[in-house]
Amino acid sequence: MLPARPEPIPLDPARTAVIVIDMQNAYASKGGYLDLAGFDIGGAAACIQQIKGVLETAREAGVQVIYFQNGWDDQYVEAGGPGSPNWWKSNALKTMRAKPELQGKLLARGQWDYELVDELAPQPGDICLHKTRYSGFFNSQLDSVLRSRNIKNLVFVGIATNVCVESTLRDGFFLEYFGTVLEDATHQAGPDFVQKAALYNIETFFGWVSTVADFKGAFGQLAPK
Ligand SMILES: NC(=O)N/C=C\C(=O)O
Repeated sequence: MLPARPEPIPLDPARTAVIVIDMQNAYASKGGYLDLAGFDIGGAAACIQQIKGVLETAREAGVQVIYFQNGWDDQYVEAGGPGSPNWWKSNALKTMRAKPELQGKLLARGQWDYELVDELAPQPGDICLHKTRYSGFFNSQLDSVLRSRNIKNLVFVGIATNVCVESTLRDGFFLEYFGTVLEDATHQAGPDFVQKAALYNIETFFGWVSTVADFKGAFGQLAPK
């Protein structure tokens, strides 16, 4: 049983996955996309350490770990052109249009910006998926990966709470997945109030909110598999 708001949620480790959203240099490192676009990434370093602890506990308890990386091919074909709202709304694409010297660097596969941060390197048995839009369920293998493993419960960590974490958790809700976010293993893109708003939305409408300590308390008691 995982203590959570608005109520504790029962999580069977065999039917649970930890979803690590976009812990790439783009979102968590100085000189990465969010930083260059003017977002405060001050909370990212703590978030990395918290996620590290969550993943150690998860792996020991036999909980599947699934990483996402967000971005596109190096020509940005997957990002879409002016016919796509992504072309208009993506702050990475907008930053590169404003600063042409960054063209080809942000969120492009093969570039440092796209890589996961060194501290959170995937381990054998982890699953790594790619996505081209904010939701991890859109045009990705996530749903089939989960269904083929009989996984029903998703525990979210990563950046950004109010964009890709919330988008993926919301889409999961519509697909009948139970989503929980560990609030202190996430960080927002934008002012503090968007973190609070995202957590309020999740707790009230789409899922559950818990903490790293409670996750470790619940899953740390389980014998290693
Ligand atoms: N990973 C995310 O939440 N991304 C947020 C913004 C972006 O990718 O532009």
